[in-house]
Order: sequence, then structure tokens, then C-alpha cells
Amino acid sequence: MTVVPAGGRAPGRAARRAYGVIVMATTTRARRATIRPCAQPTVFVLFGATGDLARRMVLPAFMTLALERLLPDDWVLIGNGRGDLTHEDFRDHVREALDKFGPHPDKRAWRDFERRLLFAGHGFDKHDPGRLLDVIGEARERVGDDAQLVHYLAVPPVTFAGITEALGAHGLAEGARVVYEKPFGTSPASFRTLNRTVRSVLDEEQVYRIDHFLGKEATQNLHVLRFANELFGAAWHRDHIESVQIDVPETLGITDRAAFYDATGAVLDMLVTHLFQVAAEVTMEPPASLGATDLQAAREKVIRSFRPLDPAEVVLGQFTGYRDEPGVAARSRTDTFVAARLWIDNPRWRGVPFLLRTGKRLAVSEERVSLVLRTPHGPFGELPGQANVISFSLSGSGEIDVRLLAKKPGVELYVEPADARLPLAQLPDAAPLPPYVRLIHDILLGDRSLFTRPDGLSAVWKVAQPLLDNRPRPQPYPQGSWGPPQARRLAAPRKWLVGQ
Ligand SMILES: NC(=O)C1=CN([C@@H]2O[C@H](COP(=O)(O)OP(=O)(O)OC[C@H]3O[C@@H](n4cnc5c(N)ncnc54)[C@H](OP(=O)(O)O)[C@@H]3O)[C@@H](O)[C@H]2O)C=CC1
Ligand SMILES: O=C1O[C@H](COP(=O)(O)O)[C@@H](O)[C@H](O)[C@H]1O
Repeated sequence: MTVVPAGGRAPGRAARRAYGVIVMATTTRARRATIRPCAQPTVFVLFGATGDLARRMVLPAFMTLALERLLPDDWVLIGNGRGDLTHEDFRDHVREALDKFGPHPDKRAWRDFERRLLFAGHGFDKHDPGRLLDVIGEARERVGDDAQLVHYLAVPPVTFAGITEALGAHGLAEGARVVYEKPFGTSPASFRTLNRTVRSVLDEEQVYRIDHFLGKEATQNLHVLRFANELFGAAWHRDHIESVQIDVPETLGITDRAAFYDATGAVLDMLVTHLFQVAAEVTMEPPASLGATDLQAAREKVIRSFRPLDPAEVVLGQFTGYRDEPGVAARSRTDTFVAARLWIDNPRWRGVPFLLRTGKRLAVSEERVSLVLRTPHGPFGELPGQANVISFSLSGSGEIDVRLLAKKPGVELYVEPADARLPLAQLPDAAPLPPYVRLIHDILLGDRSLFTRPDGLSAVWKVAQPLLDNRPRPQPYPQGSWGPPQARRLAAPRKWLVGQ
């Protein structure tokens, strides 16, 4: 996204390409951000359309795109699943999802939306395409044979390879874009096998490996703040930063995703996926340009300098009561919490600990990246530690915060921590996009800059390998807490900033 400040110049072409979707209309009275709609007729196949992700994120994102008039005139969304839903049943399902998670269209918008929803049941594999080929045929009759085909795999990762092979076997791969949810693989070996399968059916340009944390407004501000502001850019180095925290505690449990979650756990669900990608955004070297390829390359390159995780520097936890959740194995050892210390072996970050933490059923929900600056030795004597912090909230529309030490006004010289906050939604004419809206829009337009590449993911799995080979036993922790006490010790002598 490109924001043009009052009186500011329009962004260069490279920046416009990188952020692609927002074209600023600058008038003196009002500057409105308008987004380029996708023009090409589209058939969007949503595998896993009755699942949690589809209900909470993908279907609401589609409705938002429709309300914002960002979809082409001609489009159809086909839900796919193993069940036998009629088109009507599926429309009811989508309606319920929107009632719960929004947005809430008026009658007219809903009528226009629902008539474009179809369902193709009876599963989809290479031996049996279920109803999908017939329903795609039905969709093409409506929107034309030249419609682009987008397949979105909102299904558990174990099914990615089978669906990919089936796309190839049934002639649905050619010219299509295929979106893979995370995690792309569940181990170094399964990543390699999956990648080989995918590349045997698709060209890399057709592949969109989504990590929705890269689509969050504040995540994109990580590099904007740094590369566009000398104040921050100059500090972005081990000489000034003493530690970094990437902290995503959740009050949310596993909802009704037991089958997926019990086979996945926090390390795969969050740590080696979202938290690593955010760490790469924080630590990448300046890209050669803001073009899609350069940005992607810079993000992926730094992951190669992540030091393989030492299991002794990782704490796993499991909330009490997890094993009683319906669908969870009675003796499950799945991690619902992980805290890890990560090191980055390059000249910019050597010796700076990166503290990463996430977990289910914790005390609060927050998504925060904090760069803690070193404490200066100056005329003040001893200053409090962790009191000068550049921090980003990744939740919602995002926020940039700076904690600094200031003299409290008054006769005495009291130096106290104070916070300056910049909620991004309050920027003039801000038009924040939820991550799934933005990323699906990018997919429709063919912009891959915010999607991951196999070289970066291959490095991710190398970093994860020692932990996967030698998992510490998950420690129990009470629901509503901050996880196992060992996680506090992992941060020592520092403290976790969230929850202080
Ligand atoms: N939920 C979330 O908050 C997020 C999830 N993700 C990712 O999205 C993907 C899906 O997650 P989520 O929706 O939570 O998972 P779900 O467990 O809800 O599964 C989604 C759907 O996949 C289908 N499915 C499940 N198992 C199989 C199987 N063995 N073979 C074929 N189809 C199957 C089911 O549909 P049916 O029974 O109709 O066939 C199910 O409804 C995962 O990769 C996850 O990491 C990413 C970001 C957030
Ligand atoms: O990918 C996932 O992300 C969500 C958290 O993302 P948010 O944008 O909803 O905050 C997490 O709850 C889920 O377990 C995981 O699969």
C-alpha cells in the first residue's frame, strides 16, 4: 500500500509495483485511496470451504472484496468438500459465516453475492473428481471459458499433495493459480516431497504459498518505517538493538479444529510459519528495490542466516484441559505453546537474541513485535532497562508505538518511560485491508510479493530440524496464564514485554 503524505510526491514506479493495489488519487481537498479491481473473469475454487479458515477468513474476505467492488464483473466461487451439500446448503453456510464474522451485506449485495456461490461435493482426488469438474463446467457457462481459475487450498497440509496431483490429473492445473495455506509441509522431508509434487504439476509462477501475517498492515509497516525513516533505519542494527521480541499470545483455544491442531501444534502452526516470516521482515537487509522479486528475495535470504534452533532454548507447553477437547488424543503430546530463543548469524544481528512466543488459551491476545534498544551509559547513571522500545502491534489495522524515556514535567528530574502511539487506521484517508482481503486481491491480480518461496521455506525447515528431531516435553500450563514458568526463565535476564 502506498500512502502519499500531504503535499508529498506520488510514489515511484517501483514502489507502485511493489504495493501494487493502491493508486492514490491526490486532490487538495480529499486524497482517497482507490484500489484497482481485478478485471479478469474468475472461477475461484475453495477447497475446505466448510472448514474453520474458510468460515472465519476466506469467505468474509470474499464478501469484503465484493462490497468494495474489487472483484471482476464475472466471478463464481465454488466450495469443495467431502460432504454432499447442495448449492443452497452452501449459501446458507456462507450466510451463517458472515452473520458471525462479518461483513454484513444488505439484502441486495447478499442476493448478488449468493447467486455466484456453488458447491461441488463428494471430495476431490486423482481417482475421483467428485462433482468438481461438472460444477466448474457450470461456472464456465456463466463466466466464460477464458475465466482464470484460482484454486485455494484451505485444507489441512496433509491433503496438499493429493489435491495438487488431482488438479494435474483432471486437467485443472494448466494456467491456474494455486494457493497453499501454511504450513507448506510439516517436516523438512515432507516439505521437500510436497515441493517436488507441486513443481511436477505447476510452474513456480502459478504457486501462491500464503502466510497471512505478511499481509497484515503493520507487518508491511515494518520495512516502511525502517527504510523510509532515518531515525529508525539507523538504529536497526546490533549496535543499537539489544533484543527483539515477537510475541503472539492468544486467548483463543483450538475451537473445533482438533483434528488439524492435534496433528500440527504451535511450532508448526505459528512458530516456523508466521513468527519466522515476521522475523524475516524485521531482519532483512535493504532490498535492491521495492519490486516484488527484490522484496521477496531479501526476506527469504535472511532466513538462511537464522541459526538452527537449539531445543535447549525452546520451551513447549500444553494447556491443562487440552486433552479433554473433543477430537484430541487422550495422551496427546501436542504443543499448544512455544517460546524460543532464535539467533541470526549475520553481521547486522549477531549476538542479538530474538525471543519468540505464542500459545493458545493464554492470558491475553496480542500480536506484538518489539525492538528493544540498548540502554545508554550517560550522565543519568543507571537507567531502567527495556525502556526504549520500537514496537508494532500487528493486530487489526496495526499500530506503531515508541517507548522512550522522558523527563516528567516538574521541579525534580524524574526520568520515566512514556509511550507514543500511532494507530495506523488513524492516518488521514487510511483504508486498511484485513490481510486475507489484501492477499486474495493480490492473488486475483497475480502479485506474488507477499507470498513465500521454496528457497526461504527450505531454510525455514533447516532451522526447525533440530527442534523437530528432539522435541522437549510440553510442560503443562493453566488456561489464562502466561504459559509454563520455564518460558519466563528463557527470556531472563530480560522480561517478556507483553503482559508486564
Ligand atoms: N483456522 C485458522 O485460523 C487458520 C488456518 N490456516 C490454515 O488453513 C488450513 C485449514 O485450516 P482449518 O480451516 O483451520 O482446518 P479444518 O480442520 O477446519 O479443515 C478445513 C476443511 O478441510 C477438509 N478436510 C479436513 N481433513 C481432510 C482430509 N483428510 N482430506 C480432505 N479434506 C479434509 C474438511 O472439509 P470437508 O469435511 O468438507 O471435506 C474441513 O472442513 C490449514 O493449513 C491451516 O494451517 C491458516 C491461517 C489461520
Ligand atoms: O494461522 C493461524 O493464525 C491464527 C492467528 O491469526 P489471526 O490473524 O487470526 O490473529 C491462529 O489462531 C491459528 O491457530 C493459526 O492457524
